[in-house]
Order: sequence, then structure tokens, then C-alpha cells
Amino acid sequence: MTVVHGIPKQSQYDVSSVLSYVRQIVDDVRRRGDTALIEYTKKFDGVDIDSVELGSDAKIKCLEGLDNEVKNAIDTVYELLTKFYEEFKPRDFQVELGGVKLGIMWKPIGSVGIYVPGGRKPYPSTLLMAGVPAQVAKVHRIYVASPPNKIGCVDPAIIYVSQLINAQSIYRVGGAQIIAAMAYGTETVKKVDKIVGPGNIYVQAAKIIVRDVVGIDGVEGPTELVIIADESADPNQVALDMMAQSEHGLESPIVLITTSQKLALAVENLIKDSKGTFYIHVVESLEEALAIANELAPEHLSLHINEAYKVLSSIDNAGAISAGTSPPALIDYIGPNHILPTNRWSRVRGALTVYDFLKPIAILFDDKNIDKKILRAAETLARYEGFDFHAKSIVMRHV
Ligand SMILES: NC(=O)c1ccc[n+]([C@@H]2O[C@H](COP(=O)([O-])OP(=O)(O)OC[C@H]3O[C@@H](n4cnc5c(N)ncnc54)[C@H](O)[C@@H]3O)[C@@H](O)[C@H]2O)c1
Ligand SMILES: N[C@H](CO)Cc1c[nH]c[nH+]1
Ligand SMILES: [Zn+2]
Repeated sequence: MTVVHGIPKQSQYDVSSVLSYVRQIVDDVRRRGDTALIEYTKKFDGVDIDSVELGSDAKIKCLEGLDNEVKNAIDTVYELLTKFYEEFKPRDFQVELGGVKLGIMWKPIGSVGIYVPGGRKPYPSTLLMAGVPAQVAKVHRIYVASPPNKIGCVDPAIIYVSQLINAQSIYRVGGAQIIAAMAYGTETVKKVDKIVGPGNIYVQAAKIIVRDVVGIDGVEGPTELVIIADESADPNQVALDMMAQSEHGLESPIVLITTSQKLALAVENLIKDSKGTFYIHVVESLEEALAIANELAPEHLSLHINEAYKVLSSIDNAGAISAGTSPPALIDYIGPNHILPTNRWSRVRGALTVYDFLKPIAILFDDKNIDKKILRAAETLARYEGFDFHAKSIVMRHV
């Protein structure tokens, strides 16, 4: 265990540090297609696969033995998330302003590749978090990719969720290599319009590299947690929340910022035998804690403070906030979503939602009764920009 007294200086696991290494993998997959995918799977995952896609017989075989209790748990979360995203889905919108109708029509993205992490542990919950909003958005074709387990299967629970979300194919390949394949296409892997999903730094670096040809959702690398706690916090709960997110690996910074020296000592004592990269920082005030958290812009932010709801409006940057009696681990399994920005990306984006699978198409129609003032404004701006035909085209129907 490492406990640092202070806050993390900068991400030790910066995605940009592996960009040139990952670019070689991406270029190789682009050149050599399926052959490269099979070779990298042997090299990085230590597994021999004879095909990239899981065929229907393999799917049945790999699904065998999946516990009914796990299936029921998946069904329960699937239902909850479906209801949530149906409620949250934006509606088409139209308004008449200044004599014209302006509107937004939401359309689903044609095809999406969902990366489901699986290097160290399988993450069927991640497929629920991406697959459900994609399905609610009515994405036409969903493809799922995840590293193979030791017997060359994809984890059975991931296959089960793939069926619920009507995925077209499941690719048993992980890492940067499958991101490249979904961006450029190979003999087997379909080129998609957008790639979403979390994963280690190689996966996230690959997404950054291919984003000139494919849409991406953002950077969702190794899990991060910042807890703000005051003297009212229960050290056992704080320590457990810290140990929970540290289960994702040593790359995950787990930070406690507290106004209580007593709590800091108690928590340090409780976590001292667990594996993780922990930071504990004592501050003078809650305001100071909030300022640091906003600067860190963490993935998960957890508030172990009195009347937590009162400070919600002071939080500007966080992927997800858990407060009151809710632990971050509950967000991981029931949502609203655990696919969250890391590496300070919560400064500019939040959780994955149904919006990631939709595009707003702007619509203007029926300008017959447009206000003269608005018409002139458009004409004037067109002429100012030196676009005379734009100006003529705008006014010709109104002379
Ligand atoms: N931010 C989020 O929203 C979020 C959500 C869930 C999980 N996560 C994170 O996802 C991560 C999952 O990581 P993981 O590694 O277990 O699974 P992973 O599926 O992301 O990565 C495994 C793949 O990485 C590739 N790889 C491994 N070592 C390599 C190397 N040296 N060079 C090139 N490629 C290599 C392999 O192909 C392997 O299949 C964890 O850090 C977890 O915290 C983040
Ligand atoms: N905490 C992870 C997001 O950083 C999500 C997760 C999935 N399963 C367990 N945890
Ligand atoms: Zn987690």
C-alpha cells in the first residue's frame, strides 16, 4: 500500500505518455487487419483465438453455466437503466420565433462499437451502462468488443448483456488493437461511426489516435475517486469506499480530502493493509476541500459530509457525485452511469448518457412570415461576410 499525505500532483498514468507506442499498434492493425488482431491477442492477453468474432456456436458454449442469479441481477439493472434513459431521452423540439419555425430533430448514430474492459476483471456492468442508452437511442447497429478470457471466450455475463441490447457481433479482442479495428475496419470487424467505453491507458490512447475517422465519447481511463469528508463521516464507510475503488488497480488514484485530522488518522489505519494508491490530505475548511476537488476534476466524487446536498451547487467538475447514504460503488452497478471521464476530462464532459448516441439535426422551415428585422439581419451579416449570393438567396423569396 502507498499512502501519500497530500494530493496527486498530476496523473501518473497520463494517456499521452503511451501515444506513440499505441500508434504503432493502431497502424499495424490498419495494415494487417485480422492477422494483427490475432497476434496481439496472443502477445498481450496470452490467448490463442482462431477467429476475431465469437460465432453463434461459440456464444452458446461460452454462455453455458452463467448463474441464474447473475442473469436476474442483469435483468434488474437493465430494466432500471432502460426506464431511466427513456425518461431522460431528449424530445424533438420546435418553436416559432420571429415568424419562422426553428427546431431540433434527434437522430440515432448509425453504428457504435462498445469497448468493454476485461483485461483483469470482466465488466458486464459497463456493457449495461453503454448498451442500454445506445439501445434507448435506437442506434442501428451495436458491436461489442472485450478481451478474451483464458479459454478464448468472452465473459458469459458480457455475452448475456450483448443479447439483451441486440448487439450484432461480439469481438473477442481487447486493447488498442480492437479500437483500431473498429475505427478502420478489418476482414471481420465492421468499421463503426462511433466508439465508446472505458479501459486502460492503451485503450484510451487508441481512441484519441483514431478520433479523426471515428466519433469517440471521451477519455475514460483508470478509475479515480475523491472523497470529501468532515468530522461527521464514518471512518469505516470512508475506508471501504476507498478500498472499493482501489480494487480497479494501482493506477487508480484514491484521494481523501478531509477537514478532520482525527478522521484522517482513523482512515489511514483502516486502509493500511490494503493494496492501492491512496492520498490523504487534511484541509482547514470545506471550501478549501471543494476548491481542490474542482481542480482535480475527478471521475467519482463522494461526499461524506453533513447535509451534502447543500454543497452540490459548489461542485463544478466531477464525472459522478455520490452523496448522503449512497456509495460510489452503487453508481457503478445501478447508474445513472459509471462510464465517466478521467484524467481531468470532467472539466469538459460528464457521464455517458443517451445523448452520446444521438445527434441533434437543426431544422429551419416556413419562413414565409419571417419578421422583416430578422430577415434584414441575416442579409446584412451575409453581405458583411462578403457572401452576396447568400444575401440574395435569403431575400429573394421575400421581394
Ligand atoms: N473511467 C471509467 O468510466 C471506467 C469504467 C470502468 C473501468 N474503468 C477502468 O478500466 C480499466 C480496465 O483495465 P484492464 O487492463 O483490466 O482492461 P482493458 O480491457 O481496458 O485492457 C486490457 C487490454 O489491454 C491490452 N494491454 C495490456 N497490456 C498491454 C501492453 N503492455 N501493451 C499494449 N496493450 C496492452 C491487452 O490487449 C488487453 O486485452 C481499469 O483501469 C478500470 O479502472 C474505467
Ligand atoms: N468504478 C468503475 C468506474 O470507474 C466502474 C465499475 C464497474 N464495476 C465496478 N466498478
Ligand atoms: Zn468501481
